[in-house]
Amino acid sequence: MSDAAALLAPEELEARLRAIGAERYHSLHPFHRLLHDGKLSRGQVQAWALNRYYYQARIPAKDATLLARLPTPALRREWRRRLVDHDGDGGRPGGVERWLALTDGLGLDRGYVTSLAGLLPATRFAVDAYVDFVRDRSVLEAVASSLTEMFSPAIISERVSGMLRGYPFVDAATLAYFTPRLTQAPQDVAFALDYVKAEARTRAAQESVLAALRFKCDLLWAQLDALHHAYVVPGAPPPGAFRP
Ligand SMILES: O=C(O)c1cc(C(=O)O)c2c(n1)C(=O)C(=O)c1cc(C(=O)O)[nH]c1-2
Repeated sequence: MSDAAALLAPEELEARLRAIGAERYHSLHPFHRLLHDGKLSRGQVQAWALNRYYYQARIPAKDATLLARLPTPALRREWRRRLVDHDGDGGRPGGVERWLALTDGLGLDRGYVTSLAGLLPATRFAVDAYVDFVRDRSVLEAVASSLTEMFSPAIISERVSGMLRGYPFVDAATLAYFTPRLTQAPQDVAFALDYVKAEARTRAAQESVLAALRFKCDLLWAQLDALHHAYVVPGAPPPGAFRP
């Protein structure tokens, strides 16, 4: 096991991060397959949008938590941009507001969505675990946990085209949330990926980065498990989980 202790070259670390996405990103989840292939009812799509609202709503709290822990003005400036992306600047709407345009477009009542009254318990636990993770783990792990965004442009493109094709009740305006994400996510990733490649200076630190990305994939997966179990059918073990 002497290999296990050797420092990985930065490109090898990146390759291992990408391999985690290829194996475990939520694009592979059966609920997303149904969503993107136009196989869900309007009510099931509403359930997805309503639960996902909580993720969007807590992302700024996650980023503010991490921002407060960053040690330099340059790092804080970089991370502050994410808060503006999600909360808006008072003029242009941010991601949280744009997500509510999506739930409006699906015919959900805003007050009901933002009250969180209809949220699945597992959605709340999974999303809250993300905020707790960036509060409690190293800054390196916290930054690494955002790296699922490496994989989001591909799933977003697939989702938008699949939903426009598959659902008469969805139009381009309803899905407008996703358009800015196609440029924001790569910008976020460029910084976060360079950061973890430069700052993970021991093999143990590199392993913590890989584990943080696995953790994040798991919490995205768990949100879809909850939806699938509640609104479709039970019985879809995640990658790597016990299969009888
Ligand atoms: O549509 C998606 O599948 C998807 C995935 C992810 C992700 O991989 O975490 C994010 C988003 N969207 C997204 O819209 C978003 O604002 C976002 C922020 C973050 C993060 O970890 O800081 N992930 C994601």
